[in-house]
Amino acid sequence: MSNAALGFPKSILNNYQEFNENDFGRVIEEHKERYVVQNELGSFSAEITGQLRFTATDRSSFPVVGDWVRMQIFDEDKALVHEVVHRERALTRQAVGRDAEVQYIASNIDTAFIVEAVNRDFNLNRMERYMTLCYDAGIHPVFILNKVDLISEDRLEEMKFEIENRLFGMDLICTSATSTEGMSKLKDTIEEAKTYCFLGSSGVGKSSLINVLFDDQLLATGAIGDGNDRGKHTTTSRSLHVLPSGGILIDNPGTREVGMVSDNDGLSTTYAYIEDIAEDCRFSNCTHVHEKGCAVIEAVNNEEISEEAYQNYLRLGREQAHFESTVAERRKKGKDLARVIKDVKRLKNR
Ligand SMILES: Nc1nc2c(ncn2[C@@H]2O[C@H](COP(=O)(O)OP(=O)(O)OP(=O)(O)O)[C@@H](O)[C@H]2O)c(=O)[nH]1
Ligand SMILES: [Zn+2]
Repeated sequence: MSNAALGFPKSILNNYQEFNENDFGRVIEEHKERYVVQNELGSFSAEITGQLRFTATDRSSFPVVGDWVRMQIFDEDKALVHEVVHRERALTRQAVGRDAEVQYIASNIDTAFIVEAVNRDFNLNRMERYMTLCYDAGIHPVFILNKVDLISEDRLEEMKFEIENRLFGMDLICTSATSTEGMSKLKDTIEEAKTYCFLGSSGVGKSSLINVLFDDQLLATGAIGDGNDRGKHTTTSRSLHVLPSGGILIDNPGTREVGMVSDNDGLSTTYAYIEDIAEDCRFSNCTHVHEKGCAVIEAVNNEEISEEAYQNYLRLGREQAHFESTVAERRKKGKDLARVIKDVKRLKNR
């Protein structure tokens, strides 16, 4: 598997002129304290160097699936990871129990397929949440409406209409992993050397769709590629595979945990049409909740903006604001703690 097929960004070499492509690899599996890293030369069971462990300022210094790392190969199939050299467009979540710490889940993702099933799962609020999360990260969202074999064509048309009305211009693919309807369209959107992942609630059919994309070869043959971990991937929670058609897929990015943690402008991309209207609000700091002369409220009353979209917009905005205030608080606590430590040191040195 060439580095190019694994999505190698050539720009890495600009910053590391004394190295060559083989000094870099992509993290394809993450285990406890161990990684599998792949490049042109093969795949390697890798650990991080002591140096990286000791200089790490927080958990974000450690590799995650999808990262490009600089490594040193030794023996035939082992490597030491020196540093993460390329991580953008990452999925993150808020760490459990540690307020506001952002944890990386997977990185260098070009497109996320956001899957909902037509039967019980269909929910446009959730869809907007996933979209926002993708826009925040710089990941292109594509909506997949799966299990279309379960409903009539008329009902499907209604749903498409509803989606188009609420999520203007969103890329939408209707599929059935069972009847394989729409699967060729899905396959056609997947490009070589680009990285994809599937997001969506449990049971919507993510694994089933992935199996069809792999022509049902994935589980039968073990991990794709010439890994020394063949067959072990079933025990891995998260892994990266190259599809038969050439795209790269990050499996199982743990979407149930994916939250809304970013302070980037995802919301204003998802709700660009609301923010356009908001330019006409009387007050520039309008919260669009109760103000007189609020153009957004007026548009909701005129049914130019759907009530549901408006409520969801406010809800997601509140969540984001809450997150930002916890981050600010944490930073302050961190500073306070640093001051205490300094004071203690000063006392000791007296
Ligand atoms: N009728 C129908 N059933 C489907 C389709 N796709 C998946 N299923 C079924 O839905 C169930 C859940 O599918 P999975 O592929 O395991 O769903 P998932 O999203 O991977 O679920 P998690 O692994 O829990 O996140 C299985 O029983 C599948 O056979 C479809 O297009 N049509
Ligand atoms: Zn307003």
